Amino acid sequence: SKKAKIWRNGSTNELEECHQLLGELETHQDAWPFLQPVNLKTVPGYKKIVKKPMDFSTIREKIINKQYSSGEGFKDDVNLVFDNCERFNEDNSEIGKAGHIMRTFFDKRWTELLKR
Ligand SMILES: Cc1ncccc1N[C@@H](C)c1cnc2ccsc2c1
Repeated sequence: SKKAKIWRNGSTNELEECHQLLGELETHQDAWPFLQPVNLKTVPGYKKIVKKPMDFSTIREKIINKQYSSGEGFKDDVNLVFDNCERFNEDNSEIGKAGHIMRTFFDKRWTELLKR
C-alpha cells in the first residue's frame, strides 16, 4: 500500500497538520488581503482575470468539509491564493508585497512540515 508520509510531529494525519498550518497563515500579520474571498462585484477586472479565486476562509471550509484527500490538495489551494495575487497585483503594491511575504512564509513551513 502507499507508504504513509510521516509528518514533522510523527503523525500520519497530514490534514491535521494542514489545519494547524492554516491557523498560522490566518494569524500572520500580512494575511489580511487573503482572509476572505475577493469581492467580484467591487474589484474591477478580478472576475475576468482570476479564473479560480481562492482565499484562506474557503480553504478552511474545504478542510472542515473533508474536501482534501491529502496535503497536496491543500498545498495546491494555498499556492493558488498566492498565484492569483501575483497575477492581479503589482509586485510592489501593498497586496503584492503581502503575497510574496506570505508565500515565503508558507514555503518555509511546508518544507519543515514534510521533514521528519
Ligand atoms: C488578494 C486581493 N487581490 C486583489 C484585490 C483584492 C484582494 N484582496 C481583497 C480582500 C481586498 C479588497 N479590497 C481592498 C482595499 C484595500 S486592500 C484590499 C484587499
